[in-house]
Amino acid sequence: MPRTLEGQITMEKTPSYFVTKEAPARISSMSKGTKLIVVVRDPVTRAISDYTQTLSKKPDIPTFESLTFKNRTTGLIDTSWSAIQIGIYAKHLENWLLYFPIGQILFVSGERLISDPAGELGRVQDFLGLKRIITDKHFYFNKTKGFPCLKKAEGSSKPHCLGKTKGRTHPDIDQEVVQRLRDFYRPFNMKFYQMTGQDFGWD
Ligand SMILES: Nc1ncnc2c1ncn2[C@@H]1O[C@H](COP(=O)(O)OS(=O)(=O)O)[C@@H](OP(=O)(O)O)[C@H]1O
Repeated sequence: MPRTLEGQITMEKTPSYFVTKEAPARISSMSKGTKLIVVVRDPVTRAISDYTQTLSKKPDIPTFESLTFKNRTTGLIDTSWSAIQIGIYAKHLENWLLYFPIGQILFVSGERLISDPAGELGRVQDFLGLKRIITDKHFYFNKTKGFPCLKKAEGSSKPHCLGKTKGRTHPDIDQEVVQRLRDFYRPFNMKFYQMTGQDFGWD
């Protein structure tokens, strides 16, 4: 990590931190006061998004439906598949709470980041003790992309959307499998809402 001078904030992001067993102890021993931000979305959509990303790199992988189950007949879900495992947020959070108080972690809703990016970034700015510089006026909805984009990128006068790897079309998944996954995640989601004091509305 680079040195942080008075009045500066150093930020680092890696999607796998939240699910890495050793990460909380390591970050805590580096700096106990580190503020943590976690972006979470509906774990079922997250799993499909994860699969879509892998599929784009390896088009020959088995279907989402077949990877989901250890045994399709009994409906036993393969919780060792990382696409499924990562979405068990309550389990991962337990690991972080051994090292950090809940107030030191901000949970950003992936859904609201799309429906109300300025509102969600307002929460981020407040959490970091920053003035609310980024507001509604920085975003517009890009109909072609189907997502909010920045009116002006940093250091440019041109609009900027996230790249092609963000906001891919997901494959159609058997609705029975989706429902089975919804049932699977429900208790973990409830526990996560309880732990964070936030209802993410994933049901
Ligand atoms: N503004 C905007 N534009 C495009 N995409 C947006 C935006 N806001 C949130 N998202 C969602 O971000 C998802 C991709 O993020 P990743 O999971 O790949 O991020 S990371 O790898 O964890 O850093 C991506 O998931 P997919 O839709 O499955 O591609 C998007 O739904």
